[in-house]
Amino acid sequence: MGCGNGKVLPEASKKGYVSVVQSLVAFSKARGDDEPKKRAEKQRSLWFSTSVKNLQPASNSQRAGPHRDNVTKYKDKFDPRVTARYDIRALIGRGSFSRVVRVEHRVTRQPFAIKMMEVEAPEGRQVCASELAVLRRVSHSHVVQLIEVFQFPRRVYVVLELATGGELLDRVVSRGHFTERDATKALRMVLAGVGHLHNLGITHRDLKPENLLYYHPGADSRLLVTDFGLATFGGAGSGISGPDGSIGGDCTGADRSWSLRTTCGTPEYMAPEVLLRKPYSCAVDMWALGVIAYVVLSGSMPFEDDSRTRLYRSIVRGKYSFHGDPWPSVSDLAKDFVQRLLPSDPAARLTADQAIRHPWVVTMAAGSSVKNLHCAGLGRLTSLEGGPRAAAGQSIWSESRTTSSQRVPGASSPSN
Ligand SMILES: Nc1ncnc2c1ncn2[C@@H]1O[C@H](COP(=O)(O)OP(=O)(O)OP(=O)(O)O)[C@@H](O)[C@H]1O
Repeated sequence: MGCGNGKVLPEASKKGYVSVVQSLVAFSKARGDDEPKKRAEKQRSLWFSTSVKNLQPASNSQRAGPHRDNVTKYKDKFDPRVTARYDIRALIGRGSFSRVVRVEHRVTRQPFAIKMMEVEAPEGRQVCASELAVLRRVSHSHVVQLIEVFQFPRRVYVVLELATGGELLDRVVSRGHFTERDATKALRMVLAGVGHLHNLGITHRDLKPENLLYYHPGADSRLLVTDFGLATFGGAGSGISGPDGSIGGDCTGADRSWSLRTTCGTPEYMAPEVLLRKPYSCAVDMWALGVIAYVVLSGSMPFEDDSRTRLYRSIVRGKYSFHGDPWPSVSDLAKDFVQRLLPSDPAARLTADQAIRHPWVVTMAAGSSVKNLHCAGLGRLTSLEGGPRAAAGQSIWSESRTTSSQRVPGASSPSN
């Protein structure tokens, strides 16, 4: 979900980051815990102890680990008006400003997820407002569905459809094999969900594999776009008001509007124009999808560096490569798809509607390619989980927004 933590340090010289990072650290201390750190450590040890041959990804509830035994403790924190309607069953996980629990409706016995959001601090309030503004507006089979909301001064309880199928990468790893067909199947669902958001003038701004959840564990499960804590209504024209007063608009055609300026996202998935603090559009989501496509195809990150400064530099330069395994066995069409999502010039990137019609996506859907994308790639996913995701792959956000109609110049191509 929403905001990051104190790990966003190399960028501390940038004014906006400092204030947000400091306030988040202060918020975390005020809560009396160092949860993000603990969570990252837990994930790291979980994944590093997993062998490539016997990949058993942890379910959300396993990740909660010891917290599971503390359900009673969390039950007490829930407002009685919520527990009168829903039976709290288990803790699924925690975000920077939230706890997510599995619940059962007391009458229908239907399972749901409840995201309990702390809204006392301004950051939590803003994340919650973004999340609700989007969820209340969206209804799509590939976007997590809002059921109902209980709003109180200190806490907001967001009842959501329950996703039990795990995260995108968990599934890639747990199956032990992954084909281009599997990749296009997953990407088609994400593109459908993201295309719907963009049609409504919504930019997600934090697309990454952890925010893509399967509805159920079966092979035919829907994949859901989740976590709208950083989402915004960007663009111009439709007059939809975002939680922060921004004006939304259609973001689907070549004539995208360039009106957002807030620096936010998860470093490894951030588009160059965001890092350069240029006005940007929903094309930043398409960049993130390019990174996601690269990851599911290869098990490695296109842009990765322990130093955040160097990471940002490589993103801004648009330098990534198709060297090493499994790229020689990946089809040219798949590489073309990635390339068309990762030009530095956002105007040159495919839109969601164009991407879903890309020949790779279309032909793979119709075809029967079952070529495995190498166990080597899958092995790297385990270290990815312990690496950028756990150590640095946290969302960050800062700064203000303005309206502008500037376009961002410059294109890039990968070194093949
Ligand atoms: N509808 C849902 N069904 C099942 N699990 C969910 C659902 N929504 C969120 N989760 C899981 O709950 C956990 C916490 O999610 P949440 O969105 O609150 O925070 P986050 O994105 O993990 O962290 P942060 O807030 O720091 O970005 C995650 O493991 C997430 O996958």
